[in-house]
Amino acid sequence: MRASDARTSQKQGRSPRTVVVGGGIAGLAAAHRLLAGGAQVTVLEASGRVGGKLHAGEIEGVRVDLGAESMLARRPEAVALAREVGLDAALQPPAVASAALWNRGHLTPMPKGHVMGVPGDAAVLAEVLSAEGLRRVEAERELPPTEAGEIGEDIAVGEYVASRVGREVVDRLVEPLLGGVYAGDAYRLSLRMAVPQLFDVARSGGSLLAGVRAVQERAARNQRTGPVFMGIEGGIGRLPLAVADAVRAKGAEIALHARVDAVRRTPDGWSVRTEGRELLADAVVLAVPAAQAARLLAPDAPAAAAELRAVEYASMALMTLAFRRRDVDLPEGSGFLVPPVDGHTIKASTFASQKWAWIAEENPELVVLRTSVGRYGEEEVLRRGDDELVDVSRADLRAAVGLTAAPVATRVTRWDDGLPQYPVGHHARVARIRAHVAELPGLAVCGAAYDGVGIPACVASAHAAVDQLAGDRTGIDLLSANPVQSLHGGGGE
Ligand SMILES: CC1=C(CCC(=O)O)c2cc3nc(cc4[nH]c(cc5[nH]c(cc1n2)c(C)c5CCC(=O)O)c(CCC(=O)O)c4C)C(CCC(=O)O)=C3C
Repeated sequence: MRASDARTSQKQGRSPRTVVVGGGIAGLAAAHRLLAGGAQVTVLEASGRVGGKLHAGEIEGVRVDLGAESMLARRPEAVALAREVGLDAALQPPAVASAALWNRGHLTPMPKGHVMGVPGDAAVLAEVLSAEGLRRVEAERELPPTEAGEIGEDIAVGEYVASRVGREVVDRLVEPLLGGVYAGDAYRLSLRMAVPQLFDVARSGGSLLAGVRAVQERAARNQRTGPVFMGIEGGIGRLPLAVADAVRAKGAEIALHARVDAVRRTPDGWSVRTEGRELLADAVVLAVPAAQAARLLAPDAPAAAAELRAVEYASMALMTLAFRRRDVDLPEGSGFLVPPVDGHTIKASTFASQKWAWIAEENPELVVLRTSVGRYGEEEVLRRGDDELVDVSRADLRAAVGLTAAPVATRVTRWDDGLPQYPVGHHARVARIRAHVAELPGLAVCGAAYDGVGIPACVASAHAAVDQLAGDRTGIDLLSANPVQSLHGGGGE
């Protein structure tokens, strides 16, 4: 917020007034932090519920998540927020730590000892790669170092990893892992944003395998043990509800069905208009997807709006299926990922009632699974109707794990434009957006479009946005230097 706005507020004997646009986890986390700083806060949410991509639901009387169902615990922000809003006792790590890969017609255990699919040692991938693919990984030792010029300011994950250890590693490991995280395409995705640990290795010019081993040794030295992921009994969807309760208890207003039509500068602050209401504020936090932020910023920050319009999103659909326990016999583990090269439709399946003890306990007679479809650029599958998506999920489950029983209940949840894409150069685009936004005092942006698509990243970007309004850029500088996953040891621990 501008100093003069703060003075105006103080002169009038009131605390600064901030409007948060967007009631997803980023907007709610921003509101929570604003209140801790003494601001008056109104959150405007266009839809009829808070939570955005976190959505608590139910199937056959059992609570389940219809959106994100897990959060990274290696970054502090999300778990810390859950504790602050009273969910400490409900935090629960996954009951199983192993997952599988549906590879060439078989489920094989997900290898241990990789960073986003890239191994420290070829032997780790013995079960997954062909003999030729393995030889290609081993041959990395003899390759000359990657030139700094090839990496530049950023490079696609697939391009760099394939150049060092071969396409098979990309197609069979990196792609399915990133397909889960970003619904993206490894050959477009930014190495710098999506796997920053490997970007540092790439820039150092040395061996990728040796670099992965160094990342792993660093993680071991820092004793990063404890669960990589954490869930919440009753669902991750409880997190936004609990934050919303905490925010309301501190006096903030959360308005639902309040679609914002315009955000405009005024001589001493901001005007935020919804249908039938105008709010005057000292500061505004935009915690909405890029397209909505672009629409609202077009009049007063056209350059930021143009950059935001260029941020693309992938859509996905999530099928939740409930079966009678006596009808199913699943392999152990939390689920499996699917490499797109094998031509199957689903990209992953999560065995929810094996992964989360709380789901099994809610109804021990029921087995709940979920499958997902939809990858960037392959979205025609999403034009199919709900019944058809359930059918393709069942066909793939039958082929992968021999599941032939009919489900007793199904739910299809569509996440249209659900996942922002981080192509090569996204980092620089976010820096430009932030620079344009910073020219307008009392304005900040946060959410999944900027610093990482996971829950901790959304919370971190919200905190950084609030700090920026208070004149403290530390959070934003930290996020620009270390996209959120870089502080996490990477996958495969
Ligand atoms: C947004 C996001 C992050 C980023 C979080 C952040 O940066 O904050 C992330 C991280 C990761 N996800 C990982 C692994 C898996 N992801 C899966 C499945 C899925 N992830 C999804 C999203 C994300 N995933 C989605 C939309 C699915 C599809 C199905 C579903 O929604 O149900 C599955 C299959 C099913 C299962 O076993 O559950 C596995 C094994 C590992 C590596 C772990 C290791 O190697 O140890 C890491 C770091």
